[in-house]
Amino acid sequence: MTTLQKDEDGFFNPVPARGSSPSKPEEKPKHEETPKAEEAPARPASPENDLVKSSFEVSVTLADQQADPNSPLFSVKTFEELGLSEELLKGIYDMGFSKPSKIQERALPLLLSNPPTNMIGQSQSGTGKTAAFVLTMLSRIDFDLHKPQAICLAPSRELARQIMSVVCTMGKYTAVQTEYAIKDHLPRDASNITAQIIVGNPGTTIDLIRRRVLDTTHIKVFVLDEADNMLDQDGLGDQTLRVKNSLARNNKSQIVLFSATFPEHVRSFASKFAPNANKIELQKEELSVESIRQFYMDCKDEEHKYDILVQLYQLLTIGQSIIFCQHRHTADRISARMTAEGHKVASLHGAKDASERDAIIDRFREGKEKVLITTNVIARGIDIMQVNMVVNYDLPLMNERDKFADERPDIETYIHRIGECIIIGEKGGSRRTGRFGRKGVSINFVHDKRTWMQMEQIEKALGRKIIRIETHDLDEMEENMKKALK
Ligand SMILES: Nc1ncnc2c1ncn2[C@@H]1O[C@H](COP(=O)(O)OP(=O)(O)OP(=O)(O)O)[C@@H](O)[C@H]1O
Repeated sequence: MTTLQKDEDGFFNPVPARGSSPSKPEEKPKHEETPKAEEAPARPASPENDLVKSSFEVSVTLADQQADPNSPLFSVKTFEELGLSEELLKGIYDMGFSKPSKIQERALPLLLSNPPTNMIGQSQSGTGKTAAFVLTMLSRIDFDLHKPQAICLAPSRELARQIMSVVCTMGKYTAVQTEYAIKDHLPRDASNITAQIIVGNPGTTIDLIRRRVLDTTHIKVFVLDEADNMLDQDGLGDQTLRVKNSLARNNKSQIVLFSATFPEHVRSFASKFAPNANKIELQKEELSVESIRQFYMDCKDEEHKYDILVQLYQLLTIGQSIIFCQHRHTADRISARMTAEGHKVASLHGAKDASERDAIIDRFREGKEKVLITTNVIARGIDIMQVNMVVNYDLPLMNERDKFADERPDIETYIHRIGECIIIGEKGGSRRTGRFGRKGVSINFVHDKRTWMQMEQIEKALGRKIIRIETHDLDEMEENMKKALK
């Protein structure tokens, strides 16, 4: 019998039977060599310190947000009080973090306490969950032991690569060694992984374990980023469970689950997956932040959606934008059409091969491309500083294949998509601090009764107004956008 597995874009594909071999690999393993710590960590200059003149204004803004007890960026603590090593403090301060966010302040003492306790942590997009679990992995490993000790799984290649860059930056004053478990990275005949932190996707990780390239005997921390997505039984849940089951039976790994969303149907599974976990949960009304600017445009039909997107091009390129489509072919089609008409856009989805995907996201991260047309493949966790606009060219649906047609909007995916340009708090952030306090705008395209009703359901679920922008008045549209981005 053929089993169907939901892939990164949300499509269902036949999956090979358990134990069958995956596709061919290419590159050599890479172990990151990192320098040892030498000096005491220096905290970044305070906002009041005019040594950092160029970021004076924005830093003050960040401090304001972190001083607001209602903001998810608020904290009463310093990183020093959280029990981190000197080397890690140096890494954090090098990244320009001066204070922990609320989730970091609340989660880190629980994550780092002994004996290790499991954690299910929820906090809005862009509030610093990655740093919390990366610091946990870096704090728990024994740098003298050259064996895998922490595994972090994420739903997409792009997110795994982003997490790895945080591990390497935060851990740069430690001797940590890292390895990817992503498709086409390790050669087929790779020998035992000796790196301590492994970041990857569940399918490749399970394959490496099965081929005995990845030994899980010494795993102390097992992290799932975007955990609700990773545990979803209609998606990656099965593979993730297989990775967990591969941990030695007597293994007492600390299981750490993080996400901005934990829908009802995965909550009980999450509790079983991470038994006796400390839990940090958001109330329903806290799911999306108050100040996020959400708009919609009432288009006449599919063709009109395209016309409007083209008309928006100037606005899309003020910063950077991500355009989400339901299907890969839509992403390719509109990107080809816009390119032919002289616009500079790129498209990214799960049907492209690994090296192409890496090149596309890297170019986008470097700002070489300003508009990225994509599918749900990068709907979660992507943190690119300049992205200040997200367009839902197609609204996310619970199920994106006709065969399984389900017309309900996918609220969680919507929250994650718009979170990629999310605004936390009223005031803007700085280049240095990225999404952490940054401004952004999301625009939904609706074009018939069905899509309009789907958007209404999203509005109701989030309890936030989605504001109409007239499609015929470009000036007003521009005015609205610029106001929202200010
Ligand atoms: N304490 C801090 N001070 C300043 N900036 C921070 C701090 N913690 C995290 N950031 C920055 O905030 C941005 C968002 O953080 P991160 O990606 O960890 O959020 P997240 O909660 O994991 O988001 P998502 O739910 O989308 O995965 C990043 O650019 C990160 O470098």
